[in-house]
Amino acid sequence: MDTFAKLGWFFKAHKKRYLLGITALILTSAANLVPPRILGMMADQLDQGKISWGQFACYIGAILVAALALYLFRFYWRKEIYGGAAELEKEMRGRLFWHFLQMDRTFFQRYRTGDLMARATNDVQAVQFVAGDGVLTLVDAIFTGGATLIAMMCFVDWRLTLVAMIPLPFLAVLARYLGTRLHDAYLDSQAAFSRLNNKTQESLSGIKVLKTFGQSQQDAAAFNKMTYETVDVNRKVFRIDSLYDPLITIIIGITYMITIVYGGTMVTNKTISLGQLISFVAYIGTMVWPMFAIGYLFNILERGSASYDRIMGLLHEKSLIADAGEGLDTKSMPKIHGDLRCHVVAFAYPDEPDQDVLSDIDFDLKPGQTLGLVGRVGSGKTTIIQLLMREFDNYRGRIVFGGRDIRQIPLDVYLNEISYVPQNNFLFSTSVRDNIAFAKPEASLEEVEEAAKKSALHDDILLFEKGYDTMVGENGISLSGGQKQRMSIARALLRDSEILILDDALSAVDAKTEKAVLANLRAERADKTTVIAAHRLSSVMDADEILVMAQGKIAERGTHEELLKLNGWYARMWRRQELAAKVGESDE
Ligand SMILES: Nc1ncnc2c1ncn2[C@@H]1O[C@H](COP(=O)(O)OP(=O)(O)OP(=O)(O)O)[C@@H](O)[C@H]1O
Repeated sequence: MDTFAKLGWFFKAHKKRYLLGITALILTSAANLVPPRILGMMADQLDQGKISWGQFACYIGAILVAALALYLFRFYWRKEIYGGAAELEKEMRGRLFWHFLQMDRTFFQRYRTGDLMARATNDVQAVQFVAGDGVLTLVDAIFTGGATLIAMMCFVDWRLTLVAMIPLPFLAVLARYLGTRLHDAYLDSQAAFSRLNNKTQESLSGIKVLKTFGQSQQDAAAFNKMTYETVDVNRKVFRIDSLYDPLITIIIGITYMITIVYGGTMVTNKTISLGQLISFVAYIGTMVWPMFAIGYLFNILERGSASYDRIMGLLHEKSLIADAGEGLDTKSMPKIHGDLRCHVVAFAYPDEPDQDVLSDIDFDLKPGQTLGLVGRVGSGKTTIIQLLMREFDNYRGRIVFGGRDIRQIPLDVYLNEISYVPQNNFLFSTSVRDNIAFAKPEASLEEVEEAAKKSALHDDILLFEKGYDTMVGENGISLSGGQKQRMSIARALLRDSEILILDDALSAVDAKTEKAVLANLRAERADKTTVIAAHRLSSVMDADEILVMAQGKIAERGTHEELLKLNGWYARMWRRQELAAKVGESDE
Protein backbone atom coordinates (compact mmCIF):
# COMPACT_ATOMS: atom_id res chain seq x y z
CA MET A 1 0.00 0.00 0.00
CA ASP A 2 3.01 2.28 0.33
CA THR A 3 2.80 2.79 -3.45
CA PHE A 4 -0.34 4.87 -2.86
CA ALA A 5 1.54 6.80 -0.18
CA LYS A 6 4.38 7.43 -2.62
CA LEU A 7 1.84 8.91 -5.03
CA GLY A 8 0.15 10.88 -2.25
CA TRP A 9 1.27 14.19 -3.78
CA PHE A 10 -0.62 13.36 -6.97
CA PHE A 11 -3.82 12.18 -5.31
CA LYS A 12 -3.80 15.31 -3.13
CA ALA A 13 -3.45 17.55 -6.18
CA HIS A 14 -6.31 15.71 -7.95
CA LYS A 15 -8.46 15.18 -4.87
CA LYS A 16 -11.72 16.31 -6.45
CA ARG A 17 -11.39 14.10 -9.50
CA TYR A 18 -10.62 11.02 -7.38
CA LEU A 19 -13.37 11.74 -4.84
CA LEU A 20 -15.92 11.94 -7.65
CA GLY A 21 -14.52 8.86 -9.38
CA ILE A 22 -14.45 6.79 -6.18
CA THR A 23 -17.98 7.89 -5.27
CA ALA A 24 -19.19 6.75 -8.70
CA LEU A 25 -17.31 3.49 -8.21
CA ILE A 26 -18.94 2.89 -4.81
CA LEU A 27 -22.38 3.65 -6.28
CA THR A 28 -21.60 1.12 -9.01
CA SER A 29 -20.86 -1.45 -6.31
CA ALA A 30 -24.12 -0.60 -4.55
CA ALA A 31 -26.13 -0.85 -7.78
CA ASN A 32 -24.48 -4.23 -8.37
CA LEU A 33 -26.12 -5.59 -5.22
CA VAL A 34 -29.68 -4.92 -6.36
CA PRO A 35 -30.19 -7.62 -9.05
CA PRO A 36 -29.18 -10.64 -6.86
CA ARG A 37 -31.47 -9.45 -4.08
CA ILE A 38 -34.40 -9.04 -6.49
CA LEU A 39 -33.70 -12.42 -8.05
CA GLY A 40 -33.87 -14.02 -4.60
CA MET A 41 -37.16 -12.29 -3.75
CA MET A 42 -38.67 -13.31 -7.09
CA ALA A 43 -37.54 -16.91 -6.63
CA ASP A 44 -39.13 -17.06 -3.14
CA GLN A 45 -42.43 -15.62 -4.36
CA LEU A 46 -42.43 -17.93 -7.38
CA ASP A 47 -41.68 -20.84 -5.06
CA GLN A 48 -44.67 -19.90 -2.91
CA GLY A 49 -46.79 -19.24 -6.07
CA LYS A 50 -47.62 -15.76 -4.75
CA ILE A 51 -46.21 -13.50 -7.46
CA SER A 52 -48.59 -11.34 -9.54
CA TRP A 53 -47.86 -9.99 -13.05
CA GLY A 54 -47.75 -6.44 -11.55
CA GLN A 55 -45.11 -7.46 -8.99
CA PHE A 56 -43.18 -9.30 -11.68
CA ALA A 57 -43.16 -6.13 -13.84
CA CYS A 58 -42.02 -4.11 -10.80
CA TYR A 59 -39.09 -6.46 -10.20
CA ILE A 60 -38.05 -6.37 -13.87
CA GLY A 61 -38.39 -2.55 -13.79
CA ALA A 62 -36.14 -2.35 -10.69
CA ILE A 63 -33.52 -4.54 -12.38
CA LEU A 64 -33.62 -2.29 -15.47
CA VAL A 65 -33.25 0.87 -13.34
CA ALA A 66 -30.27 -0.73 -11.53
CA ALA A 67 -28.74 -1.63 -14.92
CA LEU A 68 -29.15 1.94 -16.19
CA ALA A 69 -27.62 3.34 -12.98
CA LEU A 70 -24.74 0.89 -13.34
CA TYR A 71 -24.15 2.09 -16.90
CA LEU A 72 -24.01 5.76 -15.84
CA PHE A 73 -21.88 5.23 -12.73
CA ARG A 74 -19.48 3.02 -14.66
CA PHE A 75 -19.08 5.63 -17.36
CA TYR A 76 -18.40 8.29 -14.77
CA TRP A 77 -15.85 6.46 -12.65
CA ARG A 78 -13.93 5.38 -15.75
CA LYS A 79 -13.85 8.94 -17.02
CA GLU A 80 -12.57 10.31 -13.70
CA ILE A 81 -10.20 7.56 -12.56
CA TYR A 82 -8.68 6.59 -15.91
CA GLY A 83 -8.57 10.31 -16.78
CA GLY A 84 -6.56 10.83 -13.58
CA ALA A 85 -4.16 8.04 -14.56
CA ALA A 86 -3.59 9.66 -17.96
CA GLU A 87 -2.91 12.93 -16.15
CA LEU A 88 -0.30 11.24 -13.93
CA GLU A 89 1.36 9.70 -16.98
CA LYS A 90 1.55 13.11 -18.63
CA GLU A 91 2.91 14.72 -15.47
CA MET A 92 5.58 12.07 -14.82
CA ARG A 93 6.74 12.08 -18.42
CA GLY A 94 6.84 15.88 -18.44
CA ARG A 95 8.90 15.94 -15.23
CA LEU A 96 11.32 13.39 -16.61
CA PHE A 97 11.76 15.22 -19.90
CA TRP A 98 12.31 18.55 -18.15
CA HIS A 99 14.78 16.86 -15.82
CA PHE A 100 16.72 15.44 -18.78
CA LEU A 101 16.94 18.96 -20.20
CA GLN A 102 18.40 20.25 -16.92
CA MET A 103 20.99 17.53 -16.45
CA ASP A 104 24.67 17.94 -17.17
CA ARG A 105 26.84 15.85 -19.46
CA THR A 106 28.01 13.41 -16.76
CA PHE A 107 24.39 12.33 -16.17
CA PHE A 108 24.14 11.19 -19.79
CA GLN A 109 27.44 9.36 -19.44
CA ARG A 110 26.11 7.50 -16.40
CA TYR A 111 22.69 6.63 -17.85
CA ARG A 112 22.49 5.39 -21.37
CA THR A 113 19.80 6.51 -23.79
CA GLY A 114 17.99 3.16 -23.92
CA ASP A 115 17.75 3.08 -20.12
CA LEU A 116 16.38 6.61 -19.99
CA MET A 117 13.86 5.76 -22.69
CA ALA A 118 12.74 2.65 -20.81
CA ARG A 119 12.15 4.68 -17.66
CA ALA A 120 10.26 7.38 -19.55
CA THR A 121 7.98 4.83 -21.24
CA ASN A 122 7.58 1.44 -19.53
CA ASP A 123 8.11 2.63 -15.96
CA VAL A 124 5.85 5.64 -16.37
CA GLN A 125 3.15 3.31 -17.66
CA ALA A 126 3.50 0.97 -14.68
CA VAL A 127 3.09 3.97 -12.35
CA GLN A 128 0.04 5.26 -14.19
CA PHE A 129 -1.58 1.84 -13.68
CA VAL A 130 -1.50 2.55 -9.94
CA ALA A 131 -3.53 5.72 -10.40
CA GLY A 132 -6.00 3.93 -12.71
CA ASP A 133 -6.46 0.19 -12.25
CA GLY A 134 -4.79 0.38 -8.83
CA VAL A 135 -7.46 2.72 -7.47
CA LEU A 136 -10.18 0.68 -9.18
CA THR A 137 -9.06 -2.63 -7.71
CA LEU A 138 -8.53 -1.13 -4.26
CA VAL A 139 -12.00 0.42 -4.14
CA ASP A 140 -13.60 -2.68 -5.65
CA ALA A 141 -11.79 -5.01 -3.28
CA ILE A 142 -12.90 -2.94 -0.27
CA PHE A 143 -16.33 -1.63 -1.25
CA THR A 144 -17.77 -4.19 -3.67
CA GLY A 145 -16.25 -6.94 -1.55
CA GLY A 146 -17.35 -5.32 1.74
CA ALA A 147 -20.83 -4.38 0.53
CA THR A 148 -21.40 -7.87 -0.90
CA LEU A 149 -20.35 -9.40 2.41
CA ILE A 150 -22.75 -7.13 4.32
CA ALA A 151 -25.55 -7.95 1.84
CA MET A 152 -24.86 -11.67 2.31
CA MET A 153 -25.05 -11.30 6.08
CA CYS A 154 -28.13 -9.06 6.17
CA PHE A 155 -30.19 -10.56 3.35
CA VAL A 156 -29.21 -14.21 3.76
CA ASP A 157 -27.46 -15.45 6.88
CA TRP A 158 -24.39 -14.37 8.82
CA ARG A 159 -23.33 -17.92 9.72
CA LEU A 160 -23.40 -19.06 6.08
CA THR A 161 -21.43 -15.93 5.15
CA LEU A 162 -18.74 -16.54 7.76
CA VAL A 163 -18.34 -20.20 6.82
CA ALA A 164 -18.27 -19.44 3.07
CA MET A 165 -15.58 -16.81 3.61
CA ILE A 166 -13.19 -19.08 5.54
CA PRO A 167 -10.79 -19.34 2.52
CA LEU A 168 -10.45 -15.51 2.19
CA PRO A 169 -7.61 -14.93 4.70
CA PHE A 170 -5.51 -17.52 2.80
CA LEU A 171 -5.94 -15.41 -0.31
CA ALA A 172 -4.63 -12.31 1.48
CA VAL A 173 -1.59 -14.12 2.92
CA LEU A 174 -0.63 -15.78 -0.37
CA ALA A 175 -1.20 -12.59 -2.38
CA ARG A 176 1.15 -10.74 -0.04
CA TYR A 177 3.80 -13.43 -0.37
CA LEU A 178 3.55 -13.47 -4.18
CA GLY A 179 3.56 -9.65 -4.23
CA THR A 180 6.97 -9.45 -2.54
CA ARG A 181 8.47 -11.98 -4.96
CA LEU A 182 6.89 -10.15 -7.87
CA HIS A 183 8.42 -6.82 -6.79
CA ASP A 184 11.97 -8.21 -6.97
CA ALA A 185 11.36 -10.08 -10.21
CA TYR A 186 9.78 -7.00 -11.77
CA LEU A 187 12.78 -4.82 -10.83
CA ASP A 188 15.04 -7.32 -12.61
CA SER A 189 12.72 -7.38 -15.59
CA GLN A 190 12.67 -3.58 -15.94
CA ALA A 191 16.46 -3.43 -15.68
CA ALA A 192 16.72 -6.10 -18.38
CA PHE A 193 14.30 -4.14 -20.55
CA SER A 194 16.49 -1.04 -20.10
CA ARG A 195 19.56 -3.00 -21.23
CA LEU A 196 17.75 -4.37 -24.25
CA ASN A 197 16.45 -0.92 -25.13
CA ASN A 198 19.99 0.38 -24.95
CA LYS A 199 21.34 -2.33 -27.16
CA THR A 200 18.58 -1.73 -29.75
CA GLN A 201 19.18 1.99 -29.72
CA GLU A 202 22.97 1.62 -30.07
CA SER A 203 22.73 -1.01 -32.80
CA LEU A 204 20.26 1.08 -34.79
CA SER A 205 22.31 4.27 -34.43
CA GLY A 206 25.50 2.47 -35.38
CA ILE A 207 23.99 0.26 -38.07
CA LYS A 208 26.18 1.71 -40.83
CA VAL A 209 29.35 1.19 -38.80
CA LEU A 210 28.27 -2.35 -37.91
CA LYS A 211 27.74 -3.22 -41.56
CA THR A 212 30.91 -1.58 -42.81
CA PHE A 213 33.01 -3.45 -40.29
CA GLY A 214 31.24 -6.72 -41.08
CA GLN A 215 29.97 -6.97 -37.50
CA SER A 216 26.30 -7.60 -38.35
CA GLN A 217 26.40 -11.29 -37.38
CA GLN A 218 28.26 -10.69 -34.13
CA ASP A 219 25.88 -7.89 -33.24
CA ALA A 220 22.86 -10.03 -34.09
CA ALA A 221 24.28 -12.77 -31.84
CA ALA A 222 24.86 -10.29 -29.00
CA PHE A 223 21.34 -8.95 -29.51
CA ASN A 224 19.85 -12.46 -29.42
CA LYS A 225 21.76 -13.28 -26.25
CA MET A 226 20.38 -10.17 -24.60
CA THR A 227 16.86 -10.97 -25.83
CA TYR A 228 17.07 -14.44 -24.29
CA GLU A 229 18.29 -12.95 -21.01
CA THR A 230 15.37 -10.52 -21.03
CA VAL A 231 12.92 -13.33 -21.84
CA ASP A 232 14.35 -15.37 -18.95
CA VAL A 233 13.84 -12.60 -16.41
CA ASN A 234 10.38 -11.89 -17.80
CA ARG A 235 9.52 -15.58 -17.56
CA LYS A 236 10.14 -15.36 -13.84
CA VAL A 237 7.71 -12.42 -13.63
CA PHE A 238 5.05 -14.29 -15.62
CA ARG A 239 5.57 -17.42 -13.54
CA ILE A 240 4.79 -15.52 -10.35
CA ASP A 241 2.08 -13.56 -12.13
CA SER A 242 0.33 -16.68 -13.32
CA LEU A 243 0.14 -18.09 -9.80
CA TYR A 244 -2.40 -15.39 -8.91
CA ASP A 245 -5.38 -16.38 -11.09
CA PRO A 246 -5.42 -20.13 -10.34
CA LEU A 247 -5.09 -19.30 -6.64
CA ILE A 248 -8.15 -17.08 -6.78
CA THR A 249 -10.10 -19.61 -8.87
CA ILE A 250 -9.35 -22.35 -6.32
CA ILE A 251 -10.45 -20.14 -3.45
CA ILE A 252 -13.68 -19.18 -5.24
CA GLY A 253 -14.31 -22.86 -6.04
CA ILE A 254 -13.91 -23.80 -2.36
CA THR A 255 -16.30 -20.98 -1.43
CA TYR A 256 -18.94 -22.32 -3.85
CA MET A 257 -18.46 -25.81 -2.49
CA ILE A 258 -18.90 -24.71 1.11
CA THR A 259 -21.98 -22.69 0.11
CA ILE A 260 -23.64 -25.56 -1.69
CA VAL A 261 -22.96 -28.06 1.12
CA TYR A 262 -23.62 -25.81 4.13
CA GLY A 263 -26.24 -23.59 2.42
CA GLY A 264 -28.10 -26.69 1.10
CA THR A 265 -28.26 -28.08 4.64
CA MET A 266 -29.63 -24.76 5.89
CA VAL A 267 -32.37 -24.79 3.21
CA THR A 268 -33.27 -28.36 4.17
CA ASN A 269 -33.39 -27.31 7.84
CA LYS A 270 -35.45 -24.30 6.76
CA THR A 271 -32.95 -21.90 8.37
CA ILE A 272 -32.89 -20.02 5.05
CA SER A 273 -35.22 -20.12 2.07
CA LEU A 274 -34.33 -21.41 -1.40
CA GLY A 275 -34.54 -17.82 -2.71
CA GLN A 276 -32.00 -16.73 -0.10
CA LEU A 277 -29.63 -19.47 -1.21
CA ILE A 278 -30.04 -18.34 -4.86
CA SER A 279 -29.27 -14.75 -3.77
CA PHE A 280 -26.23 -16.01 -1.86
CA VAL A 281 -24.86 -17.90 -4.86
CA ALA A 282 -25.40 -14.78 -7.02
CA TYR A 283 -23.56 -12.69 -4.37
CA ILE A 284 -20.60 -15.07 -4.54
CA GLY A 285 -20.61 -14.33 -8.27
CA THR A 286 -20.39 -10.64 -7.36
CA MET A 287 -17.52 -11.49 -4.98
CA VAL A 288 -15.45 -13.07 -7.78
CA TRP A 289 -14.24 -9.74 -9.17
CA PRO A 290 -13.26 -8.19 -5.80
CA MET A 291 -11.27 -11.34 -5.07
CA PHE A 292 -9.46 -11.11 -8.39
CA ALA A 293 -9.11 -7.41 -7.68
CA ILE A 294 -7.08 -8.16 -4.54
CA GLY A 295 -4.67 -10.24 -6.65
CA TYR A 296 -4.44 -7.57 -9.36
CA LEU A 297 -4.06 -4.87 -6.75
CA PHE A 298 -0.92 -6.44 -5.25
CA ASN A 299 0.40 -7.03 -8.74
CA ILE A 300 -0.20 -3.44 -9.89
CA LEU A 301 1.16 -1.96 -6.66
CA GLU A 302 4.36 -3.99 -6.70
CA ARG A 303 5.08 -3.14 -10.33
CA GLY A 304 4.15 0.50 -9.78
CA SER A 305 6.32 0.76 -6.69
CA ALA A 306 9.39 -0.72 -8.43
CA SER A 307 8.90 1.56 -11.45
CA TYR A 308 8.24 4.62 -9.28
CA ASP A 309 11.54 4.02 -7.47
CA ARG A 310 13.37 3.76 -10.80
CA ILE A 311 11.85 7.04 -12.00
CA MET A 312 12.51 8.82 -8.71
CA GLY A 313 16.10 7.56 -8.81
CA LEU A 314 16.53 9.65 -11.96
CA LEU A 315 14.58 12.64 -10.69
CA HIS A 316 16.69 12.80 -7.53
CA GLU A 317 19.89 13.06 -9.52
CA LYS A 318 21.21 16.57 -9.15
CA SER A 319 22.83 18.40 -12.01
CA LEU A 320 26.42 19.44 -11.37
CA ILE A 321 25.50 22.74 -12.95
CA ALA A 322 23.85 25.01 -10.38
CA ASP A 323 21.31 27.27 -12.02
CA ALA A 324 21.39 30.79 -10.57
CA GLY A 325 18.00 31.39 -12.17
CA GLU A 326 16.12 28.58 -10.41
CA GLY A 327 12.70 29.81 -9.35
CA LEU A 328 13.18 33.18 -11.05
CA ASP A 329 11.23 34.56 -13.96
CA THR A 330 14.12 34.50 -16.43
CA LYS A 331 11.99 35.43 -19.44
CA SER A 332 11.75 39.07 -18.40
CA MET A 333 15.48 39.40 -17.65
CA PRO A 334 17.49 41.72 -19.92
CA LYS A 335 19.82 40.41 -22.60
CA ILE A 336 23.54 40.32 -21.86
CA HIS A 337 26.07 42.04 -24.05
CA GLY A 338 29.74 42.80 -23.54
CA ASP A 339 33.20 41.31 -23.30
CA LEU A 340 33.81 37.59 -22.94
CA ARG A 341 36.75 37.09 -20.58
CA CYS A 342 38.11 33.66 -19.77
CA HIS A 343 40.56 33.11 -16.92
CA VAL A 344 40.56 29.39 -16.21
CA VAL A 345 43.36 28.40 -13.84
CA ALA A 346 42.66 24.66 -13.98
CA PHE A 347 39.95 22.23 -15.00
CA ALA A 348 39.60 18.46 -14.60
CA TYR A 349 36.67 16.31 -15.78
CA PRO A 350 34.55 15.14 -12.80
CA ASP A 351 35.26 11.47 -13.54
CA GLU A 352 39.04 12.10 -13.42
CA PRO A 353 39.41 14.85 -10.82
CA ASP A 354 43.19 14.45 -10.45
CA GLN A 355 43.93 14.91 -14.11
CA ASP A 356 43.96 18.58 -15.16
CA VAL A 357 42.80 18.78 -18.76
CA LEU A 358 43.12 22.57 -19.00
CA SER A 359 45.45 24.96 -17.22
CA ASP A 360 46.01 28.69 -17.45
CA ILE A 361 43.60 29.50 -20.24
CA ASP A 362 43.29 33.28 -20.56
CA PHE A 363 41.67 35.35 -23.25
CA ASP A 364 39.56 38.51 -23.55
CA LEU A 365 37.17 39.07 -26.43
CA LYS A 366 35.34 42.32 -27.16
CA PRO A 367 31.98 42.22 -28.97
CA GLY A 368 32.75 41.84 -32.66
CA GLN A 369 35.98 39.92 -32.09
CA THR A 370 36.69 36.35 -33.15
CA LEU A 371 38.81 33.81 -31.28
CA GLY A 372 40.43 30.91 -33.10
CA LEU A 373 41.21 27.66 -31.26
CA VAL A 374 43.60 25.26 -32.94
CA GLY A 375 45.91 22.47 -31.86
CA ARG A 376 46.47 18.76 -32.07
CA VAL A 377 43.72 16.20 -31.46
CA GLY A 378 42.94 16.04 -27.75
CA SER A 379 44.72 19.31 -26.94
CA GLY A 380 41.69 20.80 -25.17
CA LYS A 381 39.77 22.87 -27.78
CA THR A 382 36.41 21.18 -27.22
CA THR A 383 36.91 21.30 -23.46
CA ILE A 384 37.28 25.11 -23.58
CA ILE A 385 34.05 25.25 -25.58
CA GLN A 386 32.32 23.03 -23.04
CA LEU A 387 33.29 25.42 -20.26
CA LEU A 388 32.05 28.39 -22.31
CA MET A 389 28.76 26.54 -22.77
CA ARG A 390 28.51 25.82 -19.05
CA GLU A 391 28.57 22.06 -19.46
CA PHE A 392 30.91 22.01 -16.46
CA ASP A 393 31.23 24.48 -13.60
CA ASN A 394 33.94 22.81 -11.56
CA TYR A 395 36.94 24.80 -12.86
CA ARG A 396 39.21 27.07 -10.88
CA GLY A 397 39.11 30.62 -12.20
CA ARG A 398 36.37 32.67 -13.80
CA ILE A 399 34.64 33.08 -17.11
CA VAL A 400 33.00 36.49 -17.31
CA PHE A 401 30.45 37.64 -19.86
CA GLY A 402 29.08 41.19 -19.92
CA GLY A 403 30.79 41.84 -16.56
CA ARG A 404 29.18 38.82 -14.77
CA ASP A 405 30.65 35.46 -13.84
CA ILE A 406 28.74 33.09 -16.13
CA ARG A 407 28.02 30.83 -13.14
CA GLN A 408 26.00 33.69 -11.63
CA ILE A 409 23.90 34.24 -14.75
CA PRO A 410 20.67 32.19 -14.93
CA LEU A 411 21.35 29.26 -17.24
CA ASP A 412 18.40 30.08 -19.50
CA VAL A 413 19.51 33.66 -19.94
CA TYR A 414 23.11 32.75 -20.64
CA LEU A 415 22.45 29.85 -23.01
CA ASN A 416 19.97 32.02 -24.87
CA GLU A 417 22.92 34.17 -25.88
CA ILE A 418 24.89 31.25 -27.32
CA SER A 419 24.62 29.47 -30.65
CA TYR A 420 26.66 26.33 -30.96
CA VAL A 421 27.47 24.57 -34.21
CA PRO A 422 29.06 21.16 -33.61
CA GLN A 423 31.04 19.14 -36.12
CA ASN A 424 28.37 16.44 -36.24
CA ASN A 425 25.09 18.19 -36.68
CA PHE A 426 21.76 16.96 -35.64
CA LEU A 427 18.89 17.36 -38.06
CA PHE A 428 15.29 16.91 -36.99
CA SER A 429 12.84 14.87 -39.06
CA THR A 430 11.13 17.87 -40.53
CA SER A 431 11.48 20.25 -43.48
CA VAL A 432 14.64 22.16 -44.45
CA ARG A 433 12.85 25.36 -43.51
CA ASP A 434 11.86 24.13 -40.02
CA ASN A 435 15.33 22.75 -39.41
CA ILE A 436 16.88 26.14 -40.09
CA ALA A 437 14.18 28.00 -38.15
CA PHE A 438 14.51 25.54 -35.26
CA ALA A 439 15.60 28.10 -32.66
CA LYS A 440 13.42 30.87 -34.13
CA PRO A 441 10.20 29.19 -35.28
CA GLU A 442 8.51 32.52 -35.96
CA ALA A 443 11.10 33.43 -38.66
CA SER A 444 9.66 34.28 -42.09
CA LEU A 445 10.68 32.36 -45.20
CA GLU A 446 12.69 35.41 -46.32
CA GLU A 447 14.70 35.35 -43.09
CA VAL A 448 15.32 31.60 -43.45
CA GLU A 449 16.44 32.10 -47.07
CA GLU A 450 18.73 34.94 -46.04
CA ALA A 451 20.41 32.74 -43.43
CA ALA A 452 20.77 29.93 -45.96
CA LYS A 453 22.36 32.34 -48.47
CA LYS A 454 24.87 33.53 -45.87
CA SER A 455 25.86 29.97 -45.08
CA ALA A 456 26.17 29.15 -48.82
CA LEU A 457 23.34 26.62 -48.68
CA HIS A 458 20.59 28.41 -50.61
CA ASP A 459 21.65 27.17 -54.06
CA ASP A 460 21.81 23.58 -52.83
CA ILE A 461 18.32 23.87 -51.35
CA LEU A 462 16.89 25.16 -54.63
CA LEU A 463 18.07 21.95 -56.26
CA PHE A 464 16.05 19.82 -53.81
CA GLU A 465 12.73 18.61 -55.23
CA LYS A 466 10.56 20.62 -52.86
CA GLY A 467 13.07 23.36 -52.05
CA TYR A 468 12.66 24.63 -48.50
CA ASP A 469 9.77 22.22 -47.91
CA THR A 470 11.92 19.16 -48.57
CA MET A 471 11.90 16.76 -45.63
CA VAL A 472 15.25 15.90 -44.05
CA GLY A 473 16.35 13.76 -41.13
CA GLU A 474 15.35 10.13 -40.66
CA ASN A 475 12.26 10.30 -42.88
CA GLY A 476 13.64 12.59 -45.55
CA ILE A 477 16.45 13.04 -48.01
CA SER A 478 20.03 12.43 -46.96
CA LEU A 479 22.25 15.50 -46.94
CA SER A 480 26.00 15.52 -47.39
CA GLY A 481 28.19 16.26 -44.36
CA GLY A 482 28.95 19.73 -45.75
CA GLN A 483 25.27 20.48 -46.36
CA LYS A 484 24.44 19.44 -42.82
CA GLN A 485 27.18 21.70 -41.46
CA ARG A 486 25.99 24.68 -43.50
CA MET A 487 22.39 24.03 -42.41
CA SER A 488 23.55 24.13 -38.83
CA ILE A 489 25.39 27.40 -39.46
CA ALA A 490 22.27 28.86 -41.10
CA ARG A 491 20.34 27.84 -37.98
CA ALA A 492 22.86 29.68 -35.80
CA LEU A 493 22.94 32.76 -38.03
CA LEU A 494 19.17 33.08 -37.94
CA ARG A 495 19.30 33.12 -34.16
CA ASP A 496 21.88 35.91 -34.15
CA SER A 497 23.20 35.20 -30.65
CA GLU A 498 25.77 37.26 -28.78
CA ILE A 499 28.22 34.35 -28.81
CA LEU A 500 28.58 32.00 -31.77
CA ILE A 501 30.69 28.88 -31.31
CA LEU A 502 31.78 26.81 -34.29
CA ASP A 503 33.37 23.52 -33.24
CA ASP A 504 35.16 22.29 -36.35
CA ALA A 505 31.91 23.15 -38.08
CA LEU A 506 33.36 23.76 -41.53
CA SER A 507 35.48 20.63 -41.76
CA ALA A 508 33.28 19.07 -44.46
CA VAL A 509 33.00 22.04 -46.83
CA ASP A 510 35.50 22.93 -49.56
CA ALA A 511 37.95 25.82 -49.15
CA LYS A 512 36.02 28.18 -51.45
CA THR A 513 32.72 27.67 -49.61
CA GLU A 514 34.52 28.00 -46.29
CA LYS A 515 35.93 31.35 -47.37
CA ALA A 516 32.52 32.62 -48.48
CA VAL A 517 30.79 31.49 -45.26
CA LEU A 518 33.51 33.04 -43.06
CA ALA A 519 33.32 36.35 -44.94
CA ASN A 520 29.53 36.40 -44.43
CA LEU A 521 29.98 35.57 -40.75
CA ARG A 522 32.41 38.47 -40.29
CA ALA A 523 30.06 40.93 -41.96
CA GLU A 524 27.03 39.63 -40.11
CA ARG A 525 28.61 39.49 -36.67
CA ALA A 526 30.38 42.84 -36.56
CA ASP A 527 29.13 43.49 -33.01
CA LYS A 528 29.05 39.93 -31.73
CA THR A 529 31.57 37.44 -30.36
CA THR A 530 32.61 34.38 -32.34
CA VAL A 531 34.72 31.40 -31.25
CA ILE A 532 35.96 29.05 -33.96
CA ALA A 533 37.71 25.76 -33.13
CA ALA A 534 39.17 24.08 -36.18
CA HIS A 535 41.74 21.69 -37.57
CA ARG A 536 41.94 23.55 -40.87
CA LEU A 537 43.85 26.74 -40.10
CA SER A 538 42.19 28.68 -42.93
CA SER A 539 39.05 28.65 -40.75
CA VAL A 540 40.73 30.83 -38.11
CA MET A 541 43.28 32.86 -40.12
CA ASP A 542 41.16 36.02 -39.92
CA ALA A 543 40.48 35.70 -36.19
CA ASP A 544 41.50 38.59 -33.90
CA GLU A 545 43.39 36.14 -31.75
CA ILE A 546 44.33 32.51 -32.28
CA LEU A 547 45.20 30.19 -29.40
CA VAL A 548 47.33 27.18 -30.26
CA MET A 549 46.54 24.50 -27.70
CA ALA A 550 48.90 21.72 -26.63
CA GLN A 551 48.16 19.31 -23.78
CA GLY A 552 45.55 21.60 -22.26
CA LYS A 553 47.75 24.71 -22.23
CA ILE A 554 48.15 27.67 -24.57
CA ALA A 555 51.36 26.87 -26.46
CA GLU A 556 51.28 29.80 -28.89
CA ARG A 557 49.01 32.80 -29.29
CA GLY A 558 48.57 35.77 -31.62
CA THR A 559 47.13 36.74 -34.97
CA HIS A 560 47.74 34.68 -38.10
CA GLU A 561 50.67 36.92 -39.11
CA GLU A 562 52.20 36.89 -35.63
CA LEU A 563 51.98 33.12 -35.42
CA LEU A 564 53.58 32.68 -38.83
CA LYS A 565 56.46 34.88 -37.66
CA LEU A 566 56.77 32.80 -34.50
CA ASN A 567 57.58 29.86 -36.76
CA GLY A 568 56.24 27.27 -34.33
CA TRP A 569 53.54 24.55 -34.62
CA TYR A 570 51.07 26.95 -36.27
CA ALA A 571 53.50 28.08 -38.97
CA ARG A 572 54.56 24.49 -39.70
CA MET A 573 50.96 23.35 -39.89
CA TRP A 574 50.01 26.30 -42.08
CA ARG A 575 52.73 25.49 -44.63
CA ARG A 576 51.75 21.83 -44.65
CA GLN A 577 48.05 22.60 -45.14
CA GLU A 578 48.81 25.15 -47.87
CA LEU A 579 50.89 22.61 -49.70
CA ALA A 580 48.17 20.00 -49.36
CA ALA A 581 45.60 22.47 -50.67
CA LYS A 582 47.75 23.26 -53.69
CA VAL A 583 48.27 19.56 -54.46
CA GLY A 584 44.51 19.11 -54.09
CA GLU A 585 43.80 21.96 -56.51
CA SER A 586 46.22 20.63 -59.12
CA ASP A 587 44.56 17.20 -58.80
CA GLU A 588 41.21 18.80 -59.65
N1 LIG B 1 34.32 13.42 -20.63
C1 LIG B 1 35.64 13.34 -20.48
N2 LIG B 1 36.17 12.77 -19.38
C2 LIG B 1 37.49 12.68 -19.21
N3 LIG B 1 38.40 13.15 -20.10
C3 LIG B 1 37.95 13.71 -21.22
C4 LIG B 1 36.55 13.84 -21.47
N4 LIG B 1 36.39 14.46 -22.67
C5 LIG B 1 37.64 14.71 -23.13
N5 LIG B 1 38.56 14.27 -22.26
C6 LIG B 1 40.05 14.40 -22.41
O1 LIG B 1 40.36 15.78 -22.39
C7 LIG B 1 41.41 16.06 -23.28
C8 LIG B 1 41.04 17.21 -24.21
O2 LIG B 1 39.99 16.76 -25.05
P1 LIG B 1 39.26 17.74 -26.07
O3 LIG B 1 38.08 16.98 -26.59
O4 LIG B 1 39.00 19.03 -25.41
O5 LIG B 1 40.34 17.91 -27.21
P2 LIG B 1 40.19 18.61 -28.62
O6 LIG B 1 41.35 19.50 -28.78
O7 LIG B 1 38.87 19.22 -28.77
O8 LIG B 1 40.32 17.34 -29.58
P3 LIG B 1 39.66 17.17 -31.04
O9 LIG B 1 40.47 18.01 -31.95
O10 LIG B 1 39.86 15.69 -31.32
O11 LIG B 1 38.25 17.55 -30.94
C9 LIG B 1 41.72 14.76 -24.01
O12 LIG B 1 42.85 14.21 -23.39
C10 LIG B 1 40.52 13.89 -23.76
O13 LIG B 1 40.87 12.55 -23.71
